[in-house]
Amino acid sequence: MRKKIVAGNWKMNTNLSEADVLTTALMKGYDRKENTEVVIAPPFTHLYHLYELTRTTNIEVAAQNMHQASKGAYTGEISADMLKSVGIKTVILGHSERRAYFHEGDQLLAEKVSAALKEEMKVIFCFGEELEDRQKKTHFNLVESQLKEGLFHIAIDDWQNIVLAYEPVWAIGTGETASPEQAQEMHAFIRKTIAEAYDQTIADHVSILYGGSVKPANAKEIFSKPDVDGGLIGGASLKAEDFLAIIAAI
Ligand SMILES: O=C(CO)COP(=O)(O)O
Repeated sequence: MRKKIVAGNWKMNTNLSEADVLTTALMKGYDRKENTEVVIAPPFTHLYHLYELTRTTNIEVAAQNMHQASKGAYTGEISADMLKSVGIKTVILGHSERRAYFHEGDQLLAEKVSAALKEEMKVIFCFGEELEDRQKKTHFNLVESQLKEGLFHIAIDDWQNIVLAYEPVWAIGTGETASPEQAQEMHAFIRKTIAEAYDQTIADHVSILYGGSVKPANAKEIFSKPDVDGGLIGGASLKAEDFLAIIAAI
């Protein structure tokens, strides 16, 4: 049975005290659900504090990025080893904002994925097409290529540490969501692509999250689709009430 996951990507939002208040509210409101994982990904500066705060709960704290090298002269960067040293075992890689604003391409992401897996971290690997790709009807090709170039170098055993997040760029922060049917269609395609490159068992076991303007009002319908195993939530993860409502919808 695939794990259901609701993950909150806080992006560059919250100072430490706001992060503390938000996490405390989540801890109070979260009723543990069988086979469901809740993840929050705050900014780097809050990781250790929130890891300590949530230590005895079922809320997992993740990083939003990491560098591919283990250490060295890379001013401003953070390595997998550093994340692990403050209790962090999960990292988001390949987010469209990293791809667009920080020019992270498939090759670099492949290196980051390898570096994270080597340190036995879990990776939430993000990908998704731009509006233009969908209009040109090249969105399936694009997604296939993002998976092949950034992820399909990993070994079969590594898949147990991979969660996928399909995030169509045109739906991120825009209020526009992919319809549940569009999400299902792409998630089924992703599973088929994995089955062809690896095998059906791996495709059947990997959790695939949908991300892009998921809100309490639309979460249930999106999550009801058979190949959608949860969500990666941006804006709505910054309000405890909304995030809890989305978790309740899984
Ligand atoms: O980018 C996202 C999560 O990583 C989605 O953001 P929004 O939920 O704000 O559209």
